Amino acid sequence: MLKVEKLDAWYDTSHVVQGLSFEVRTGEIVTLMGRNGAGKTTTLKTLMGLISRPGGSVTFDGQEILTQPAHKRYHLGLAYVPEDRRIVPGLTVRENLRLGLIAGKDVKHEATRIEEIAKTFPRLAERMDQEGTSMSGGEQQMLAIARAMMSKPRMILLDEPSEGIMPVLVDEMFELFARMKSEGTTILLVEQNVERALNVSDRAYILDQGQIVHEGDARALLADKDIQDKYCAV
Ligand SMILES: Nc1ncnc2c1ncn2[C@@H]1O[C@H](COP(=O)(O)OP(=O)(O)OP(=O)(O)O)[C@@H](O)[C@H]1O
Repeated sequence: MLKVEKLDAWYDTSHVVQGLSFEVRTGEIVTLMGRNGAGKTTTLKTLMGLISRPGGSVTFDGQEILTQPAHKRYHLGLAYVPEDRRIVPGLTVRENLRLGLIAGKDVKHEATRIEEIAKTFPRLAERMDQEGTSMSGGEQQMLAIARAMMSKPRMILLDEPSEGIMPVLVDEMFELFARMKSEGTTILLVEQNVERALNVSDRAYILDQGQIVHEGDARALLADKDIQDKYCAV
């Protein structure tokens, strides 16, 4: 579904993503792991068109997207939840959700889509008219994911969704990812919570200093504490 070949990204002269090649197949959950600063967030931003002048190739369902603007990538069925969530202050949960609809594509299905999302995210259903930013960090993260799901993306990129969230909501969140997968959404996950992430993933790639240093089946990686200690210990 997503094929990344020799991806490069820079901040000025700093070469932070160095020739990454990896793929995410339809229906999979794939985790990108690695220490702080390894280049995970930059990789996701590059996939979404938020880093200028990248190098290499990224195809989504066979179509080159690296040269496409960010909004075109959303139209093709990719969605992204950034680390900082970007819940809009002053807007209710429902109004924040509306922002996830793609203008001209699915706005006419708004009411139905909000109902469907409310079933998947019961915590939000109870809070539709509450201001989004007044919710707990975990609930805001749920809202950010729900908003990205409004346009029914075929694939979603999630950056550190469990960061700073209380454990009970982290449990809910990982259950949610398994459910999203069973309902047909492909997921590329960036997570520091290695054990949780590997438990829901099919495969994983480990990044170190902008390069992939290891890849494998999630179960095998879960059992490989040496690799986890070497590349993922904070
Ligand atoms: N806007 C920026 N300008 C310059 N350098 C940046 C910028 N953002 C990130 N970097 C640098 O790029 C490198 C990769 O950062 P990135 O955020 O992609 O790593 P990460 O693996 O996601 O880490 P973290 O888990 O801390 O978010 C780091 O050395 C970081 O300091």
